[in-house]
Amino acid sequence: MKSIESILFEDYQVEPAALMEVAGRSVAEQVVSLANPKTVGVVAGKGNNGGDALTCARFLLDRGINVKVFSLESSVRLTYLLDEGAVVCKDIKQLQDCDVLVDGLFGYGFRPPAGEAYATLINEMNALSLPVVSIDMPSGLPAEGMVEEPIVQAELTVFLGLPKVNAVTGLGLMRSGRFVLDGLGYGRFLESHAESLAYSIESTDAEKIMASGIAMPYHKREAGLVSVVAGSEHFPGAALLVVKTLLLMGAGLVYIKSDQHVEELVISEFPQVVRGDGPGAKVIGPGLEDVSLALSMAATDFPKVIDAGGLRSEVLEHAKNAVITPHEGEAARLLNTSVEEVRRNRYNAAKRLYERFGHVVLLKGPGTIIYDGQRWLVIPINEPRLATGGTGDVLSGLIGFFLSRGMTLADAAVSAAYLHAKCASEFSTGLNLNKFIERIAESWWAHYDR
Ligand SMILES: NC(=O)C1=CN([C@@H]2O[C@H](COP(=O)(O)OP(=O)(O)OC[C@H]3O[C@@H](n4cnc5c(N)ncnc54)[C@H](OP(=O)(O)O)[C@@H]3O)[C@@H](O)[C@H]2O)[C@@H](O)CC1
Ligand SMILES: [K+]
Repeated sequence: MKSIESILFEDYQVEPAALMEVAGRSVAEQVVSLANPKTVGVVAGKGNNGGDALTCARFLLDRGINVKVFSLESSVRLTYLLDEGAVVCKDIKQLQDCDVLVDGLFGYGFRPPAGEAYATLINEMNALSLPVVSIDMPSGLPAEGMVEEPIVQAELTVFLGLPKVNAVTGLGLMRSGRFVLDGLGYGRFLESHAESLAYSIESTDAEKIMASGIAMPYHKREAGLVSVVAGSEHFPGAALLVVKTLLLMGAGLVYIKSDQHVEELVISEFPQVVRGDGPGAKVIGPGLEDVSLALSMAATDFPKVIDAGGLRSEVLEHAKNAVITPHEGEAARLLNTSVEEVRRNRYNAAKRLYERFGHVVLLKGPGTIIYDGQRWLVIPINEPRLATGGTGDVLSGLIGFFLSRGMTLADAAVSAAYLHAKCASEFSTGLNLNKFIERIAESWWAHYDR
């Protein structure tokens, strides 16, 4: 199979230098709209990422913006800049007085580890504490594979052509900051020809998938049946959050199976809930301490989501037809490894969990990953508001709801993770979980009014 680049460059005779012009101009526009700078510092490495940076510098100079360049290599591009008044710096610290930094040290050609000299360079760039616009990827982040610090902390990253898989999840997503994608005029072509198995879910993809969960029920059974196995003496609220999510989303009938105290609490708050285990989708584990309950429910054929207290090897080995939703700590425990190891390669951790237990995996964290045995689907949202207690219970409720509407395990996980992250990012403060659930449900029900 020919590489996607050779198809572009050979078959369609696209000039790499022409792409660099489009890329350089695009980044320059982003720099101006981000910072409206008087002076820009440009860091250029030896490869084409550096070429993009020097091209960007030319567009900035041409707008009358002062440019200071730290370049690892001399080239005609650099000569032109110097002839036109750019200042060369031999030390990163000389860029301190700039308004913004353009990071063109490494792009997708970076191969870790950075080595001492480059690691120092990256640390020095970060120590300037300037807003950084990274070209294609924050330097130090490899496009694929193991992720290691140091990585440039960008405020904005301009993804060129396609988002690179490591830039949309975990540490890579955090270091990328906000991002924009410029397909350089070939975005659709690249997307349809890319061989990567990781796919970033855009809002249009998510809306399309979610639409399959819209029901016009004739009867409550058609609106979705869900049994919740959640809550315990220490975490009774988890059951309430799951049930509230299900009811507000529009589930037709909700059952609660837990200890007596939790069942009574849920029914006093939501009298329409039925005690015991019912038919239909299952939400197993939020706030659950009694593993035997999870064990007894996990082996049924009904589609189910297993979270928190249900995420035990003995439950998962036993379970059928499930999506499991670990955070990195739970993933590490299930894989018998460290959180750091999971974080270094989130894609691989999701895959290993699938191989170990055979369930669809939703790995939480910045840029949630869903792995269904064939492809990784990523929700490229880093939402700090979700790093709080109780949000996982809401997510489980959402997955259970979408499963009850007949979605596949992966589609239910994608729909839930997308809606969850999108609605969290609409808050201007931390999350009040009751309001969060209401916001999610309003967003969902708006589909019915279209
Ligand atoms: N092709 C396209 O469609 C388009 C591509 N475009 C741009 O090209 C970028 C990719 O460019 P690229 O392939 O030249 O690689 P790049 O990221 O600049 O880095 C390679 C340099 O880093 C070096 N190096 C690597 N690892 C290292 C390490 N650990 N420690 C030290 N050095 C290390 C490596 O050295 P070498 O290993 O060769 O000795 C080489 O010098 C891409 O991200 C985008 O910005 C756009 O212009 C438009 C369209
Ligand atoms: K870069």
